[in-house]
Parts: sequence; C-alpha cells; structure tokens
Amino acid sequence: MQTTLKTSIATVSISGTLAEKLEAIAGAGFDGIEIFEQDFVASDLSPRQVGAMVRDHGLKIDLFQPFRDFEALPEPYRARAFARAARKFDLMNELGTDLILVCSSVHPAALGGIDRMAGDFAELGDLAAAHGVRVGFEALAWGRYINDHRDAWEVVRRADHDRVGLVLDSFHTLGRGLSPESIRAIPGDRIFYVQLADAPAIPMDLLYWSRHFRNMPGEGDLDVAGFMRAVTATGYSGPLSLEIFNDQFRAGLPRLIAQDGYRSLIDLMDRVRRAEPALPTALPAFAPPAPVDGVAFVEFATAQAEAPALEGFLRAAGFRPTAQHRSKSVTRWQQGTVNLLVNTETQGFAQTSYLTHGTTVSEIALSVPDARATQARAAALGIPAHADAIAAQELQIPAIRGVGGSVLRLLDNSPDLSRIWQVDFAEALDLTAPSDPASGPDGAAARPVAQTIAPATGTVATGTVATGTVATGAVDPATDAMNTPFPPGAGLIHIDHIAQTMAHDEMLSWSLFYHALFDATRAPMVDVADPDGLVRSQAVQAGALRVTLNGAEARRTLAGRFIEDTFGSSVQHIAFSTDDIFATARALAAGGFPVLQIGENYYADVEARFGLDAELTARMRACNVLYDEDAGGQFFQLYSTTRPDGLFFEVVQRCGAYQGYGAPNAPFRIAAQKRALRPADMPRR
Ligand SMILES: O=C(O)c1ccc(O)c(O)c1
Ligand SMILES: [Mg+2]
Repeated sequence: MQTTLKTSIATVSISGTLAEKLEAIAGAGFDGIEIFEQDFVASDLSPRQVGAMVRDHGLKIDLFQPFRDFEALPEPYRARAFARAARKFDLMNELGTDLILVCSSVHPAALGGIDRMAGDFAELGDLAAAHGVRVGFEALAWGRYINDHRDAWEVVRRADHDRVGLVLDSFHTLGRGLSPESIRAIPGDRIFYVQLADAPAIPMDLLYWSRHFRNMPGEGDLDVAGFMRAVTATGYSGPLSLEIFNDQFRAGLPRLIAQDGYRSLIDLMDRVRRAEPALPTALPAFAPPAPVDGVAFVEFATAQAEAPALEGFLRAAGFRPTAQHRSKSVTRWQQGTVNLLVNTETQGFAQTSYLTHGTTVSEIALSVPDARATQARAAALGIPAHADAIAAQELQIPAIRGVGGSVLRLLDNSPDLSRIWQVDFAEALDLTAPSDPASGPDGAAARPVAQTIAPATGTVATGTVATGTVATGAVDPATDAMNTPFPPGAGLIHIDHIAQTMAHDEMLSWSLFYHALFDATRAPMVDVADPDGLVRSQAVQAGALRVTLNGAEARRTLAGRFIEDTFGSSVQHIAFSTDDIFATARALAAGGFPVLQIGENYYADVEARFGLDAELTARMRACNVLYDEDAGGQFFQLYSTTRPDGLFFEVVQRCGAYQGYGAPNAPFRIAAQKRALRPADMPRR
C-alpha cells in the first residue's frame, strides 16, 4: 500500500530548456521526472551534471525514455539493438536512474512472434541486471505487433525476468478504445511505471493524436480515472507520471503547465478515491468537489469618475442601489436574486484590478455548501488563496485566485458567512427585495434608498449620465425631491451564466480549474465565427454556476480585442435570466437600456430555419431578440451594445429544458456588436 503519492512528469510535457523545465516541475510540487532522451541530447551538460541538476531541484529521475525498436528483430539489427541498449544502460547509471522505457517496435524488419519477443526481453533483462538497471515494456497504440497492453503484459510475463516489467500508458490503452479493466488482473509489482495522459475526443490518426493533442487528465475526454482505478486495484505503488505531448504546452509557460499537471494528478486520484473508497490512494484528506448553489454577487472595480456611467448602465438594466459597504466605497445593486457590487476603492485589490484592466469584474462570489472546505480543496489543488485587508468587525470571506487574476469568493450558509449583507453592508432600510416593494416593512422600500444614494438623473441612451455619486452623508431634501424615481426592475431574476474570455491556450487550464474544484460538467467545445477570426467556446456547469470559457485565437476578434484592450480581463459579459423576454425587453427600452440592434436578414433566416410563426418573428424583430432551440426547448436572448470598457450584458429566457447558450446566434451577435462599435460616419466596407 502506498504511503504517499509519488508524482512525476516527463520533461517533454513542458517548454523551455532543461533547467527551466526542472525549475517549473520542482516548483509545482512534483517528486520526480521522466527524462526524455531528446531533452538530454539537446542539453550540453554531461549526464552526471544533468543528474546533479535534477537532484539539486529536489527531484528524482524516475525513468529514462524512450528506447525504440528493440524486440523481435532479425540479425544484424538485433545485435545492434543490444549494443545500443548497453550504451543507454551506462548512460542511465551516469544520470542516476535505474528504469528505462522500451516502447513496442515499429521497425519494418521486426519479425513478431510472442516467444521471440519474450526471449529478447529475458536476454535484455540479464544485460540490465549486469548494469544494475530495470526495463519496462510499453505497448504503443500504433506498435507493429504489440499495440495492446494485454499483449505487452504477455511478453513481460513470458520473459519472466525480475528486471523486466510492464509500463502502462493511459493514452495507448484508452486512445485505442481498450477497456482498462484487464489491468486489474496484472500483479502490481510487475508494473514498473504508469504514464498518464488524457486527450480530446477528435477522430484522427492515433500517432498524430498522441504526439500533438494529449492533455492533462481531466482536460480531455478519456476515462483516465477509470484507468487509474484499475491500476490502483493492482497494488501498484510506483510513480504516477504525466507524459503529455501537446503543441500548446510545448509553447506554454513552464510554470503554469507544471501547476496544471500537478493539479490534474491530485484531482485524478481524488476521483479514484471517491469512486472506489476501498482503494488505497495515498492522498491527504480534503473535501470533495462542491456543487455551486448560486452566484452570490459579481463585483465591478471602477473609478469614481467612471462609476456614474456604470451605474447608469445598471440602472437602465433595472438594477437599483440598496446598500453601502460599511468601510469601503462599495455599493450593492440588486434585482431579482442578483447582487452586483460597484467598488470605487482607491486602494487594495479592486483598485489594482481597475488600474490594470480599466472598469472590470474583479470578483465573483459563489455560494457553496461549505466555503472553507472548498477553499481547503483549492489549496490541495495548488490554487492560491487570496487574502485582503478587512476592517476589524468585517467578515473574513474565503477567496481564491480565479481566471485572469480575478478573485473567486466563497460564501455559504454558516452563521457568519450567511450574514455578509448585514455585517459588511449598512442596510438601515429594508430593501432586500427591491423588485417587490410590498415586502418592505412599511412600504418605504423605494424612497429611502435615495437618502443614501443619489440616483442618476439621465439615462444611458441619451448619454446624459448622472452627476450624482454615492452620497456619504446627509442628503439635501431639495435635491432628493428632484431625483428621478428608480425605474422598476426589468424582470431579471438570476445570473444565467458568466462569459469569461481568455487566450485560446489558457482554455484547458481554466476548464481544469473549474472541473477540479467544483462538481462540474463540460459541454463540447464549439467554434464561434467572429468576422475577424475564430473563437472557441466551452460551457462549464457546476450546479447553479454556468460559465462559458471563450478562447480567442485571433487578435481582431471581439474576444481578442477585449483581452488586448483590457490587458487580460476575464469577464466579458454577464447573462441574466428572465421569465418573459418580451416584457423585459419593453422594460429595458423604457429604462433607456442600450439594446443591440439585430439585422433584418437574421429574422428572415431564423424564421425559415425553425419554421417560426411570423407573429413570433415580428415580436422578436421588434425587440431585437435572438432565437434558438434544442431537443429540450426554446431559447430567447438579447444583448446590450458593448460598453467602452468592453463589457456587455445579455438577457436570456430558457423555455423547457434548453441546455445551450445560443451558440448558433453568436456570429450574428458579434457582427452586430462590431457594427455598433464602428463610428457612424465610417464607410462600411
Ligand atoms: O510517441 C511516441 O513515440 C512515444 C514514445 C514514448 C512513449 O512513452 C509514448 O507513450 C509515446
Ligand atoms: Mg508513454
């Protein structure tokens, strides 16, 4: 039984020089490495120097690989292969590692014959013994005769040599569609090494898929956890090693790739443990992935000068200010169950976020069953905590670092955290249900807000934005009387989803983040055609949290520009749900909300495509509402135009069990947004 998890990673999985790779690997918490022969040959350090450098990083060389085209060769190839092996065994001694991986032959001259292969390995075992090393045999999925772990095991079994064992690689088993269950019949001590990799389910040539598209366990579509359950059942107690050939990772930041790798291994073994509690997984205890109960709030960081414009936008969307933070310049805005915070602090994290990105979503707060347990899980996964300065009487709310350096805050129903609004916010007046004034204790719901917050006097549509800012003291009754009453809510009920934009090569990383931390499912990746390039989009859902991850490959896409213009902001838009999109559309229009105008061609097409009633199409056209449907139901959506800070809002109505996000509409929406951004006097080309 394992006492501690031994983690390892192949040097080929990470970019950089050997020294850079080691630094990143050690920093992420790994115990060992597999030295890929190319990485060693490319280095100008001697084998002994490389070995010393690895050990100086606190790492061990668990494996040297690969040794190709060994078994079942006729002479003279056979003698050459043994001579080559002897040279590599010497090299291993200098490097300071005792295990070499022999991958199954693709040599055109190889003869086959399982006993011939077993005989070759028995002889290689003797040679290995003479050099004090061991040999592990791996079935490559495209091996000439051996391409199934069951056959590789039969060769090892027949070789019957204590220096010869089996190497299992999840890709070669799962990538060929083989069941890992047969692994349970293999003695654990005959398995010398285990390599792990996932991959996206894209049908293509096995070798090409393996060499370019492998990814970290949990980032792809293979059942790596099922594979590891079978391996764990054998009693195998050696290292778990990531062997990831991936074009993106080869170009990625070594530190981030190594961190993701480590996170993926911890999450993988946690999955094994939860699926089969009887198996020994050698993991410290930490909480299971949490279902998310809801989005508690979304916080915008902005500056005093920009706050009125943002607040005008919120007001036009039917939100109203209801409370003020006790010690910080933060206002709470509410509608339905949605809480939006506007933070204009001139110090601390919000200020830093604003200075870096401009007006931006700096925090997302999630309600989970146990906030501190989720934070502890994050720590076990290597996700850093975020700590900020708070006043003495305020709550210390658990927080971690999320996408784009933003903060993910965690709330729950515990006696302290459930009182965030009462403890941290001055809510002298009961305005917790602003969309329902009747719920106020004395019908005073709408008016008294104006005593703390002076609302905007203009609307967004006309561009005359409020001069009123958050009042810090008493309000002049005369000014108060002149204030426009708050527009009624627009019927927005909760946050349907949050769209986060990132560079395309960060998508796997954030998908893994949500997948490892929360009890999440992922929809297949979809391609969204922006007029200026492709954006890839993947929806992640964890209970009540729906996030869309949008990866920009081209810089001129709306998403690409957003990343560039905001210096890497993450949240590009927030989608709110309504029960009645047409009533909401009317309320938004009345409040001066800047609705994105959709072109005529769209409505002709959507009507034809879905066979819609002309009457419904006419209503949608009048309100700039987009339509989609799936087997579960119908979907309606409308958008705001894009704000100067790049943010925009979406409103959706899901009917029945519609599961999507209106992806087929995205190209038309993006084209309309780009049209709206273009100055009117610019010729259309
Ligand atoms: O792609 C290859 O050739 C290759 C080499 C060594 C391995 O362990 C492997 O899984 C693949
Ligand atoms: Mg392998």
